[in-house]
Amino acid sequence: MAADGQDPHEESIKVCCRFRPQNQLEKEQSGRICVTINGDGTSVYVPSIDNSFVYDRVFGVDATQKEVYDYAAKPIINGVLRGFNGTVFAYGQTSSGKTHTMEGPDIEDEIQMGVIPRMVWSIFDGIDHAADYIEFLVKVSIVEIYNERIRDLLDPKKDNLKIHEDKARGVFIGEVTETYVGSEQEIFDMMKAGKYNRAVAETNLNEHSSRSHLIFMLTIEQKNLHDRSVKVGKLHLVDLAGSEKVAKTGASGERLDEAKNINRSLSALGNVINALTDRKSNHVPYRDSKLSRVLQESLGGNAKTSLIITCSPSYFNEQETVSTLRFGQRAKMIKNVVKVNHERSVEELKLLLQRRDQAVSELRGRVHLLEQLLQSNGIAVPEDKSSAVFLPAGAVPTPVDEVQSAELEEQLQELRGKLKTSAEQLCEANREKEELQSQLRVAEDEKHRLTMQAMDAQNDRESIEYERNEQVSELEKLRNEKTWLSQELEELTKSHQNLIQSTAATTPTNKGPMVCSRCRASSTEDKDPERPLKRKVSQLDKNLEQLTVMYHKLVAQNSGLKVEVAESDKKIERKDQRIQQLERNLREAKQKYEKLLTQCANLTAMIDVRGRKNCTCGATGSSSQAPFSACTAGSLESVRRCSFASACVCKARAQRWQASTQHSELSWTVWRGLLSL
Ligand SMILES: Nc1ncnc2c1ncn2[C@@H]1O[C@H](COP(=O)(O)OP(=O)(O)OP(=O)(O)O)[C@@H](O)[C@H]1O
Repeated sequence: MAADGQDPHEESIKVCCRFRPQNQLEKEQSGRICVTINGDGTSVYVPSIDNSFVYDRVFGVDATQKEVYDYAAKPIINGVLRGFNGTVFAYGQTSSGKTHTMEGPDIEDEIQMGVIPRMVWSIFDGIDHAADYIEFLVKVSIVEIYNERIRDLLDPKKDNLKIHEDKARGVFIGEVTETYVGSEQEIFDMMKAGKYNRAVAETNLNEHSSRSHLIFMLTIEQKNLHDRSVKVGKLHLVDLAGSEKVAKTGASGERLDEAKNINRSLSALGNVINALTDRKSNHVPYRDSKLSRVLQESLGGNAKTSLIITCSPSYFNEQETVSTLRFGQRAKMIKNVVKVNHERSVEELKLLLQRRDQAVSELRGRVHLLEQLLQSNGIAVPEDKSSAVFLPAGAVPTPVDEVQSAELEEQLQELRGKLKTSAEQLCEANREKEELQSQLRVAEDEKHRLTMQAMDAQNDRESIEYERNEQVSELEKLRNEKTWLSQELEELTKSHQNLIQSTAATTPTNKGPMVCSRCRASSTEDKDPERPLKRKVSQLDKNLEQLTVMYHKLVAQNSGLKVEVAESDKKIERKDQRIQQLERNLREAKQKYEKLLTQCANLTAMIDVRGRKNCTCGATGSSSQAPFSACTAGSLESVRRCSFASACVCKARAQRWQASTQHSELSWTVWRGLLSL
């Protein structure tokens, strides 16, 4: 390791936990506290589950913004200024204090500013104090991930940016706006512009709650003007969307979709953390969401990472707090491998070359001196050292007569022929192996596609179920209304009959059977003395008719809803069938994979048998043994005699052995992935 710790080395993620003071709602809900912070400030005890969670540091409700920054984020910025990548991200339920911690209530208030503005100040402070021969370039990008789309907050027209990966840059967001900045104020202005463009929605828990993940990216490039070398440190500052349960937010429609996407990306992040901390897991599902992909380097990659989990101390939010504490505990087990992003410039390489040339000419001079010394002592100096045969110490070269030489030449020709055939066979075997590997890759892609389809189907199913529940509750409401209207109708009918009876009783001329009020109204319209009463009756009749029509409409609506519910049930049934179909496909893919594995094993065995046949050094050993150990177990002398040909065969065996080992490792990786499904 280099003296300044710049060589690649392992570092655990630093995890800090911060509790905010109780808010008004929590105080009204009893104001009870569900956690206790232990005296040393590194663990939290939750009495209801009798469990303690240990972190690098736990901040209580009175912790200041500066305390949190100094412990959780300052060491990261120091690393970035030395050319390391760095990440600080906040995770927690909605309204738990993520934005308060990352940005602060006022980014320009010295006391209240959060991690991001403090980092910006530290960067420019570091630049001001750096040596004169270091030149700095600072670039800023701000994006949000909203509903699985990456939006450029410095250019909102770019609303679906793609993620790319290459060897030089690692994982990066293509075509994102990168603006060069020269002062803190320029960055603060950009933050304000970015915030303005950020998607904001309202939920019951926090009316200004942000429903997207915010990622603030800073790239600091430093050029050493002496040796022209370049170091690039990338800083990711992430304010995640809230992690609360969908049901508790009371979200519906578009808000429900947002909440589902947030939960999906956060659970994908959780899956990445689980895979990184699970020794049995060989596959880390970074590609399952945009968020986990963007944070790939920060989790298990090349970055110094600090996670701040933010929690409510209130009993009202106990469940969410426990789930956040668990997330943090798991993340604490992740280990990243960090190294300085150092690029050698042409000038630096030239300088190195010059030094190397100087060392070579010094050595040449020394050799020349030694040769002169040998000659002066009467010892012959070999003329062409490159043609000298390598022999073990003390061995004397034996003269070879012409017949032997011809025989050897013949054997050599024969061996060369064999070697050529073996090389061709090896090529063919390699080609087959590559074909099998590409089939394996196809099977893997298919598996990934099926998994995604299954996840989508599951999501659809959830949303259909949600709609169905909504319809059922609507139906219930209509039923209640219907009962209420029926009662009203009954009462009206009764009062109508009472009125008719009382009319009949008070009209002495009306001796005939009771007839419909409307008929009577029309026949005695002009001279009836009880006209107002009749008018009232006819009015009641009209009301009754309207109510009857309304009643029928409600009955029709009710049956329409029943049909919709039945259709929803059918949809769910179809989705279930689709899921079963997908599971069957997956099983078939597994069987195919098993077959491929058997073919691979046969192929590897075949290659090994061929290799053993062709080896002339008399080496033995099974395919599971390293070829070199087989050679040394045989006669070392015979290996030497094999000369060029046998050495090549042994080398070829070594390569085949290595390839087959790698291949079985790859096979096991895929096989475990399939089993984990
Ligand atoms: N440590 C703290 N001290 C004082 N007030 C705090 C603290 N943390 C959070 N708050 C207050 O709690 C409220 C919610 O905080 P904040 O907006 O930061 O939550 P959030 O987790 O970012 O929510 P969202 O997920 O919606 O973005 C704010 O009014 C904030 O000022």
